[in-house]
Amino acid sequence: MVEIEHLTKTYGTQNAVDDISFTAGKGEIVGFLGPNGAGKSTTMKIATGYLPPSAGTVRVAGHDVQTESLAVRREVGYLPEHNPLYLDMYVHEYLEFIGAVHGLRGPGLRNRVAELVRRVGLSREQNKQIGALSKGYRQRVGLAQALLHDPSVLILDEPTTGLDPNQIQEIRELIREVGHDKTVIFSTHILPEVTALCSRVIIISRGKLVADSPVAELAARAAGETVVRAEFEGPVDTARLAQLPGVRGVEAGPGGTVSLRSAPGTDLRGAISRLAAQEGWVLLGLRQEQQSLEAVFGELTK
Ligand SMILES: Nc1ncnc2c1ncn2[C@@H]1O[C@H](COP(=O)(O)OP(=O)(O)OP(=O)(O)O)[C@@H](O)[C@H]1O
Repeated sequence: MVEIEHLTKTYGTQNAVDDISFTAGKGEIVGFLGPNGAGKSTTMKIATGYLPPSAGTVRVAGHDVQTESLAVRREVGYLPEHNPLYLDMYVHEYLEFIGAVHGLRGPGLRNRVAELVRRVGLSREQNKQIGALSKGYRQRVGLAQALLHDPSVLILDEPTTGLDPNQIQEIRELIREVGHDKTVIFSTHILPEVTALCSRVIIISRGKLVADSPVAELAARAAGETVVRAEFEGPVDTARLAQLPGVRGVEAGPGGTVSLRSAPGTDLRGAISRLAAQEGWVLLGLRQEQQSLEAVFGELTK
């Protein structure tokens, strides 16, 4: 569990993080979104104990990041945005070194490293030097390192940036898997990634929290309106469509296309097809459009 209360971080006169509060519980995968410079990395560095806050508190598994930093480091696995790996170390050697730092020894250490190497998909690369690995494989080493001591909280700063589409899928799968029994907070600029992985999304903009909501709810809430695009064989009487219950607006497009707007959560498709049958209009297609998370994000971070 991660509990952030009134967190503020000031660099000089700039509030990089400005009075942010949120809680993430066990089994939750929380997507942390925000434009460049919003304060995501700063929040994550504070939550992992790498930076002190200017004001406010952060507790990880009940431990305060400032007064109980050793306990926090036991509970948290962290993949920084620019993962500082030792390039001249071998994958195995590096992970054993990290495991030893966490107090693992002997067969326990060797078994744990072998297990992580397998889980993150590094089996074929494990005897290479880190400097010889591609970006995707280095990222996997970073993830293995973050997971090695079996932390209850995982904080990942843009874990899929720079990876190819296959690698992105694999890393997402791994995050989903570990997310069952841990608290995972990860930052990303890829909005579909949030929809694919997260139960919840937190959006910050210029250091302030602008949304904390279930992903589906956010898209619905900010959508404001539901849009149905109907295509008829030829132009139809839009005034008849405008009289349907719940319709807020009707716009005729080229040919027989018409857009109908209604309140969020309403579905006009049944009523449209019944009216078409009644009026003898040939209905070629009906498509309900969800307001995209991109549009919501743009709206909230303007
Ligand atoms: N060490 C520092 N000294 C001064 N200002 C800093 C420092 N680190 C970050 N900042 C500033 O704090 C703000 C928040 O930065 P942060 O890296 O947390 O944003 P971010 O949301 O992670 O951005 P990105 O998506 O680009 O990684 C930015 O304006 C940044 O320039």
